[in-house]
Amino acid sequence: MDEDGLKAVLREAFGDSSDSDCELGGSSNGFEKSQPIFVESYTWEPITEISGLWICRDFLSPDQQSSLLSSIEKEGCFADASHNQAMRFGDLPSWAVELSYYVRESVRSSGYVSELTYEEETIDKGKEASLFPPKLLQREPLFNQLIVNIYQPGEGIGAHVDLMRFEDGIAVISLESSCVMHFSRVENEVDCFEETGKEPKIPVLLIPGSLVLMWGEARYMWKHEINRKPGFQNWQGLEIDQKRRTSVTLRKLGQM
Ligand SMILES: O=C(O)CCC(=O)C(=O)O
Ligand SMILES: [Fe+2]
Repeated sequence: MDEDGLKAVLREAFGDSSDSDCELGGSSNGFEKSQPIFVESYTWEPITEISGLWICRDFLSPDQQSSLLSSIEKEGCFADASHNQAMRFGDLPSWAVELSYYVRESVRSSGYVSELTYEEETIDKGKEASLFPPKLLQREPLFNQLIVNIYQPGEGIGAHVDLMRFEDGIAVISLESSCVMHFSRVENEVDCFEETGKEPKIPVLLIPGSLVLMWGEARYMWKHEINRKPGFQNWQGLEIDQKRRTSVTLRKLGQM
């Protein structure tokens, strides 16, 4: 499938928010960081109900978030307020290459990478313990597909599993506004429904600057969604004050 074909598939999967697609990476501006390259000690947290789902809430400092946003802005894709999605396949713009580097280093330095093979991990042992299996962490490039989404208050994304065309191992960086992403098991809609009843969705709070990693079960067996309609964005009993939210999703295309 060529890029246009792939974009059409993406559009179908993710709805019409991509009406106004724009190709990122026209300019070669870097991620203008005002922080030294890699100094942080990151705090990683597993979402214990879902194997393969991890969050790092201090992934980007406020300065780094602003720099990333201005790098995205400089791409010029969102100058027109009706544009809300931009994507890039193949060689990523330099700021996204840099972001991928941070992702890899934040995982490497976490101490949560096991020695098990990907196959061993996905079958059973130790799967909760590993933030990202070495096989995924070591691949080159780590990511070669990028989507930037801009959501106005009230806008979100429907429940979905990311397309199988993408390999395992997906990263989502949140900017500007906090939101709750809900996860629900894929089987909910199929045969288990009658036996188990509808399981509650698992809410995960994504604050600006956070990084979510999904692999294995979290990527294939769970759907994720962000419902920003009034009444759905509650965290610990309080409704989140919604602002514009920007997200950066990094994935690797599978072999075609
Ligand atoms: O915007 C987000 O945080 C998630 C986006 C997403 O799930 C996707 O593009 O597949
Ligand atoms: Fe997704």
